[in-house]
Amino acid sequence: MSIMLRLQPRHSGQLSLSLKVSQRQSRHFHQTKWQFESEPTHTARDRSLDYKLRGKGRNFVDFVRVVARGGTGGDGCVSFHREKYVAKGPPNGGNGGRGGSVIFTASADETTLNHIPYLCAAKRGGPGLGASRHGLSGQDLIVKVPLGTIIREVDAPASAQARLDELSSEETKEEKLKKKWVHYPRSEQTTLAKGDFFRDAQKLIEEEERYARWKERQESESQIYIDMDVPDQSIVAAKGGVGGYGNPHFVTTENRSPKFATRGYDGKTRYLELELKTIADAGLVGLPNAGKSTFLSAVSNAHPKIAPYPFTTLNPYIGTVDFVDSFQLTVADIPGLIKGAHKNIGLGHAFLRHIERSKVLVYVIDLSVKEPWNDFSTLCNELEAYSKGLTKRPSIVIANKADVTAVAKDNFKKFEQIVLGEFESKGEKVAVIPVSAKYKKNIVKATTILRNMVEQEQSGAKPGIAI
Ligand SMILES: Nc1nc2c(ncn2[C@@H]2O[C@H](COP(=O)(O)OP(=O)(O)OP(=O)(O)O)[C@@H](O)[C@H]2O)c(=O)[nH]1
Ligand SMILES: [Mg+2]
Repeated sequence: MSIMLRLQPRHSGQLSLSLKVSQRQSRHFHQTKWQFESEPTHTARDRSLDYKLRGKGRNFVDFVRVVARGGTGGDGCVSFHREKYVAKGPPNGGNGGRGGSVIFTASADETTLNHIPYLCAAKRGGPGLGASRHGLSGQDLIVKVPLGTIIREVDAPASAQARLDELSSEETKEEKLKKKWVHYPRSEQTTLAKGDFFRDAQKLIEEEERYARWKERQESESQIYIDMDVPDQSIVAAKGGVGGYGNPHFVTTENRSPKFATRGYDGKTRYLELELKTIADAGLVGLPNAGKSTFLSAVSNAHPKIAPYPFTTLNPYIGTVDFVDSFQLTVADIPGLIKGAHKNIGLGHAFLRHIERSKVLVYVIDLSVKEPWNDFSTLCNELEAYSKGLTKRPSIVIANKADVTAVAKDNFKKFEQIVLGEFESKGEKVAVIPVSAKYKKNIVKATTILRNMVEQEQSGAKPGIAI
């Protein structure tokens, strides 16, 4: 046994105090050692950045793997009608209820996949009861996913498959029978001994199962791959199992009182990957601290966090820009990209999936730095590394922090020349707009150009830039 007490001060430069008590030492406390360790040298800011970069404390999730499992059907019931003066009533066991299904629905109310558990299992169906009462259907599990979620079916993990194979190979014939059939109390041995009726019933069920398997093969040839981009769009990811038959199902002219019923079937199990690709008309891209969030809050109704340190924004944010004629467009703000993001430096570049579907890209560049054109080329390289041809998308360039007059004015001329030249060489047109997002200068011009581009994209026309 070893007990360790550690007091860690929050501020750098102080000493941390640990008290270690080993099993032997605990009986002789006078031997206890007091250890003084010096604190690591990095500051609280470095530590908090490191914490963020490791993705800790984040409640935004845009990729999850889940298992969708339909509910098992309820068991059929073996029962007989009982009434005074009716010595042997007819069979009246109800069928089991169907198991619930797992249904994914696209909802505009959700923004993240955070709430989705690994196992999405629907409820099982109720068992059939006497007096011909069928079991209740199991409740469906409705999982709301944000608009723009892509649901993809994947193969079962090797470990899960191996376990299933192991279980089925270990099962004896009796166990398999028990799993399928329900018998009237104390009648199992006589039913099995008499044989014939039970064998006929087994044949009947086997035939039905063969047909069901064939039908399932036809249906599940194509795996699920669906883009949930329409509000209230739904998909049944895992159907519930059907309920078992009650004993009246097995009545024949020879056997008027069958003392067996079937159990419910297992629901379907599917392994799925859910990936959220936000849908917005325009996507903001830029280096950290360029002023993307400030720009978003200046043009839209969104209030993202703004602060003078890198990686303030950790999740995509969507803002809606309202125009006086009630036209609306949506703009997505994402975390900042840095050089080498495609090699997983900084926050990596996986969050670019949230601007992948934007019709227009808005580059936000900080004009107040020494050489803003370098930032621009870094950005273009990272976008191309994520998806080839992404920079060919209709774009506008926001030259932000134009209010920092000491450098911005000189920088802007050269910056504009370089950017226009670069887009011209690709045969594309672009607008470079000097803006001060913080003081809301030239914002209307930027939003008007943005709107024109989005409208042209929506109408399918080749975008030209009306400045
Ligand atoms: N002077 C000036 N400062 C600005 C302007 N726009 C943004 N800032 C400042 O720049 C800093 C960073 O702004 P953010 O909007 O958080 O930058 P960001 O690009 O969203 O940064 P990340 O989320 O970290 O990627 C803040 O201190 C803002 O006040 C501007 O037009 N002029
Ligand atoms: Mg930000």
